[in-house]
Amino acid sequence: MTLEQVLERIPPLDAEAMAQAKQHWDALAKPLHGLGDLEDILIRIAGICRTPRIDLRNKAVVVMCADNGVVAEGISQSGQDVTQIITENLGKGTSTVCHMARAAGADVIPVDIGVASDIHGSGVVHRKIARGTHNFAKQPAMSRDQAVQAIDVGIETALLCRQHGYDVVATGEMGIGNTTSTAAVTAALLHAPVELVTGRGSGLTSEGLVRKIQVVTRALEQWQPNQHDPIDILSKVGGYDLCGLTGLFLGGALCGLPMIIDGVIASAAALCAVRLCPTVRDYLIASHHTAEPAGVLLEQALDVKPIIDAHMALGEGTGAVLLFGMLDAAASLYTNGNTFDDSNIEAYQPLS
Ligand SMILES: Cc1cc2ncn([C@H]3O[C@H](COP(=O)(O)O)[C@@H](O)[C@H]3O)c2cc1C
Ligand SMILES: O=C(O)c1cccnc1
Repeated sequence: MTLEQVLERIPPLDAEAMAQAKQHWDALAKPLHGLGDLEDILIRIAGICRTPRIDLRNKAVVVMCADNGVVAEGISQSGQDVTQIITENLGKGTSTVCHMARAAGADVIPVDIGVASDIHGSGVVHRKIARGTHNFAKQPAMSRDQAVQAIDVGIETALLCRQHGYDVVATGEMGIGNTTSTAAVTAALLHAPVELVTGRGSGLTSEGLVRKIQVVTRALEQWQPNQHDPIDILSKVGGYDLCGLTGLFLGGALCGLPMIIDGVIASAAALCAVRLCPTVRDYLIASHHTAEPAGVLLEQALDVKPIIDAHMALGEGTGAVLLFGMLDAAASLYTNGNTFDDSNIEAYQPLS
């Protein structure tokens, strides 16, 4: 299936399944809408999965791993070797998100979609498009064709997750320098001032932050990405991880697999997906507020409401994995809770 065909085939949410889920929440013996946003998320999951029977037992976090040539400009505290190490640790089950995923009962699926070096060991899915992006301070990050290939990898990964029986997927990434590509993509998509959307990433000095803002500003001036063409933006100043995540959101919507947005990088990718196909907006489930400054603008543009506010700025899908625990608790009540009828309590009457 071509990308155009995917975009055409993404259906609206199933309104009937959502109405039934809402009716079921309201029949449970608890205050109406007592679980607030969690009730709404489960209603949307019913709409995405096209059934009011909600099952979230099989969970995964897909981590798109890729390098960013722009690291040569000194925009991160770390070097590209860290991308390789953490990607291999994701495969071994020892990186940060692996511990959190284990606690949440979720599998970790790292995908090498563009790490600069060879990835050794087992446990990593090999879908490398290139050995990192070009340094977009000197030339566009990748070709348009490569951007589309990387989006396709994301779409295929979502479909494979569905085939393997996963019920819900968290979207993670790993790639030193990717908060710089994310700042550039966000500034281009939203036509926002670069200073407003550029942060310290994984811990940049004040001097480094000034450099990061300059690098992004100059790249946008030089390559003039088309604000209305997310693929043009991704290919000029994006990264393979951002493209892969964009594809994950599209693929999840296509096959009815709920995708949880993690932090700032996944949020920028989610906005690329929505710009490619506005229907995807209704499929998005946000997890947490990121401490990166672009997060607030992206939340507004996506019109999503992250429910965890813990000043996190980690990546790897950690915030999205945290939401799994909350969803499990809500789904347990939804599936097993007593109704007003079971409890012999008179149900609330709608207020007139
Ligand atoms: C050891 C380490 C583990 C990480 N795990 C996720 N990130 C996070 O930080 C990186 C982005 O930050 P920047 O743009 O400043 O390089 C990404 O890899 C992101 O996933 C990490 C960063 C480091 C250093
Ligand atoms: O918000 C994020 O996703 C984030 C922030 C800093 C570093 N890595 C990821």
